[in-house]
Amino acid sequence: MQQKITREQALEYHAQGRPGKIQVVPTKQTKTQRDLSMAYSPGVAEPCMEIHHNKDDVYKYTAKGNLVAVISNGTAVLGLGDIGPEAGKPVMEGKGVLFKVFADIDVFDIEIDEKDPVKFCEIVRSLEPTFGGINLEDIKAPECFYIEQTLKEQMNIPVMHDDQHGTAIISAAALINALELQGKRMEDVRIVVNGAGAAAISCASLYIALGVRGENIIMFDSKGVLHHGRTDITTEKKQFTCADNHWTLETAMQGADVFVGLSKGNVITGDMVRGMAANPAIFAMANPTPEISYEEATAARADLIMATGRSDYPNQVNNVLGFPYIFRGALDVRAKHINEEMKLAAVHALAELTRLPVPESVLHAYAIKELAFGPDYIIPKPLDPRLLAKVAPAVAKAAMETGLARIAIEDWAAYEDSLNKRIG
Ligand SMILES: NC(=O)C1=CN([C@@H]2O[C@H](COP(=O)(O)OP(=O)(O)OC[C@H]3O[C@@H](n4cnc5c(N)ncnc54)[C@H](OP(=O)(O)O)[C@@H]3O)[C@@H](O)[C@H]2O)C=CC1
Ligand SMILES: CC(=O)C(=O)O
Ligand SMILES: [Mg+2]
Repeated sequence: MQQKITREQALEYHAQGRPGKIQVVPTKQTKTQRDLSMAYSPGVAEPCMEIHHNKDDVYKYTAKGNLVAVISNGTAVLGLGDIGPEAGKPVMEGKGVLFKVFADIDVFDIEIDEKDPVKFCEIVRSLEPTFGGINLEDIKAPECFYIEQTLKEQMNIPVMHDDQHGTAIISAAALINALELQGKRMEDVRIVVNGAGAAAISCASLYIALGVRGENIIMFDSKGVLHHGRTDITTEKKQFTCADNHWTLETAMQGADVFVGLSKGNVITGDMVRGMAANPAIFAMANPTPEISYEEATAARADLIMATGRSDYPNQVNNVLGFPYIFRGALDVRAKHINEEMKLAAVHALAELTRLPVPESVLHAYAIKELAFGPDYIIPKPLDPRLLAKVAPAVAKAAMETGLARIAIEDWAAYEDSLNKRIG
C-alpha cells in the first residue's frame, strides 16, 4: 500500500509558502521599457483592434485558446456535500494544477456564490470571451443537469461537467477492463449503483451505451432504491427506476457482479461484498472516503477487483484521468462542444493504454517494481506521461470526424510529438 498522509500534513501543504496551489505566470518578457510598451500601452492596442475587426483573432493574440475555467458553486464538493464556494476552492485549484501539469492547460478557478441555476448560467455564459473551455465542477444534482445542458446550448466553446462525464468516461474504461479480466460481458452483468446524482446518472447512462442492460442496473439514492412507485423522482432518475420496491442495498448486492459507488463514504459492508457473485468488481468512488475501504473490501474476498477514487490505493478510478486530455484534444481542434463520440474515444483510448507495458518512470513515481494489466491495474496510473499523447489525439480525431472541429490537425505524428513536448 502507498504512503498515507495526515490531516496536519495536508493542511501544512496547502498553507506553506504562497498559500494555495496555483499562480499566474507571464509568458512574455517584462524587463525593459520596450517590453512594457509591447505588453501594455501602447503596444497592446494593436491586438485589441485586430480582435475588434475579427473576433476569432482572440485565439491568435490572447491566452483564450489554452485557458479553461474550472467553475463551481460548491454545492457537491467531492463527497463533502454543500460546503460552499470558498470551501470548494482547494478542489478547484487542485483541478487547475492537474490541468496544467498533465496537459499544459492554463486554468482560472472560479467559485461562484450562486445556487440558482438560471442565474448561475447567466454568469457562466458571460465568461465566454475569456475562455477556450468550461469545466463545471462539484455542482449538485439535479441542478447540474439543467446547468450543463443550458450552457452547452448557449455557448460556442466546449462545456463539460466533469463529475458527470469525466467520471463516466474513466469508470467505463475501468469497467471494460474489469469485466474482461473477470470473464464477464456487458450485456450479462448486474450492477448496483449507489448514488443517483451527477456522477452516478452519467456513469450508468454510459454503461448502457456500452452494452449494459438498463434492467440490470439497480440504483439507490439517499432515500433507497429508485422504483416506479416513488413520487419524489427527478426526470434524470426516472430512467433508472425499477418495478420492485423491495430492494435494499443488502438484497441488491446479493449476486451482483459490479458495485458502483458515487454516494457517501462507508455505506457498504464486508458481508455485502461476500454476498456478491463470483469474480465481482467494486468501484467505490466517493471521495475522499470510499463506500467501503480498500482494506475491508479486499479482506472480504480474494476474487474481487477493487477500485477507489483515491491516489493511495491500486486502481484509482478518478476523473483526473480524463479532464486534462479531453479538454486538450477539444481545445487543439477548437471543438464547439464535447459530444458522445469524443467521450467514447477517450473511454477506448484509456482502456487500451492499460494493456500496454508500463514505462519505468511510472513504476518509479509509484515506488513499485512491476505493474501489468490485471486485477490491480485496470486503468492507467494518473502519473503516466503517455496519457496525453494517447487520449487527446483520440478526442481531437473524434471531434474532426463528427464535424465539431473548427481547425484541423493534419500531421498526427507531429501533433503527438508536440503534446509530449508540452509536458516535457
Ligand atoms: N472518483 C471520481 O472520479 C469521482 C467521484 N465522485 C464522488 O461521487 C460522489 C457523488 O458526487 P456527485 O454525483 O457529484 O454528487 P451529487 O450531490 O450530485 O450526488 C450525490 C448522490 O449521492 C446520493 N446519496 C447520498 N447519500 C447516500 C446514501 N447513503 N446512499 C445512497 N445514495 C446516497 C444522493 O442522493 P439524493 O439524490 O437522494 O440526494 C445523490 O443522488 C461524491 O462522493 C464524489 O466525491 C464524483 C465525481 C468523480
Ligand atoms: C474526483 C471528483 O471530481 C470528485 O470526487 O468530485
Ligand atoms: Mg468533482
